Amino acid sequence: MTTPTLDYQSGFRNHFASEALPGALPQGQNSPQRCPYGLYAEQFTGSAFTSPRHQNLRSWLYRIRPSVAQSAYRPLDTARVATAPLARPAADPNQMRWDPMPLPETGTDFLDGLLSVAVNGDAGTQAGCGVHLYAINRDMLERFFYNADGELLIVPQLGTLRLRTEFGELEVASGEIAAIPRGVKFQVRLGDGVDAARGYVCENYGAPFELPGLGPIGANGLANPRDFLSPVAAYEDLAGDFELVAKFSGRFWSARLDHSPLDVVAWHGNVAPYKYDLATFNTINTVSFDHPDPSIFTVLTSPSDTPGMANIDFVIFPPRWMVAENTFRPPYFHRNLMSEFMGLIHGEYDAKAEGFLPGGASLHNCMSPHGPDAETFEKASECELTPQYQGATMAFMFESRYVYHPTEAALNADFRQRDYVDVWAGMKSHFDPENR
Ligand SMILES: O=C(O)Cc1cc(O)ccc1O
Ligand SMILES: [Fe+2]
Repeated sequence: MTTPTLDYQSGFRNHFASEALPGALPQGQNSPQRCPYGLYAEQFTGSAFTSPRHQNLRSWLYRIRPSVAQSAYRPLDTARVATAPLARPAADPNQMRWDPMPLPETGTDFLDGLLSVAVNGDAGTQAGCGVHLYAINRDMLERFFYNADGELLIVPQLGTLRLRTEFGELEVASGEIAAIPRGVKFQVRLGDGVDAARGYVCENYGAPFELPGLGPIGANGLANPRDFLSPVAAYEDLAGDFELVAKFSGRFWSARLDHSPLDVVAWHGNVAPYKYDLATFNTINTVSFDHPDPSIFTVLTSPSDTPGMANIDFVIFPPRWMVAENTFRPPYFHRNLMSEFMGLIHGEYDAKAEGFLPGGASLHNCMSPHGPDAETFEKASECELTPQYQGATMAFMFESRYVYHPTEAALNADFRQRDYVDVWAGMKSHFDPENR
């Protein structure tokens, strides 16, 4: 059976309103004495009540049962998923790279298939993030999940996901991203005809992602607000034995429910899951010379308390024309105050001739030198500078002011490339004081 195409509401953080039954949303107020259809009203906040208006996030959910209708929470095993700060912090200045995480051979759903690669900051003080990989081949069926430690930015690399959330459903293909606000209950299923899926998750402990300011770019460009899509209300009135897994303060917890938690018949407000197709990014780059800093490709930013120093920037390296004259066109050699975790969704990345694969990852921590590999440097220093279309590519970066601590699982993974630094082993001296 194929599932019907989904409807969405467009706009970044709009004040949306959606009802799956006509008249289910109370008019003119949030909390009437009795809600239409005998629903319960429940407020869901994405910010403090007193956050400034432009950062204030809240939605009202009208549901069959309030969320308190569940059992007590019991702790669950959390072996594969880590939270900052780690018990034995292991920040490491070595440049690191990983091959794609292998797909599972036994039945593995989204929660079982998560593996933490690196974490930074401190979830308890709402700073930093956890970076996880997932590789899955099974739907979540009788279980649901929410994350009290952070917002989840999901970056599928392989296989479409169907995210069934309290706010409605989203279908997210490779090349798209989805954000699930902190605390939203959801379930991950594989898209129609998909046997296995793989991707990346940024668990953002800090301020929710927002669109970056555009400054002199003007009123349009980069990720345009109308390309962000939120679901329409959709509910199920299902009795049964269900599990709700919560990630709270670095641990997983489990509660039981006798009904599906996806029982929201109507909702309105400005905090909701959304998805975004990276192909709609309006890419801006140089048309004269030199290689602009990658901040020009920022899709979303989670600000920290220091202006300009992001908790996390989500940056992409999308298909684009390369036209810079008299310029070394690939990413330059650099040492960055910010720490860089990168992944590749498809194609090739222009700083690396080989070895950085779709589904793979790299980590270049604060001030650790990196840049093009030796082969890329040699080629890009010699090639003819005609306009070139860099078509087949989509890399991304979670760039953070906080140093990433790789997890033991990531350090010891079979799929870690232990010889990564050798990509720079062949850097020759071209220095010749006699020849300018
Ligand atoms: O290191 C990287 O590959 C990411 C990156 C890309 C770029 O074009 C400039 C700076 C930078 O950190
Ligand atoms: Fe970099």
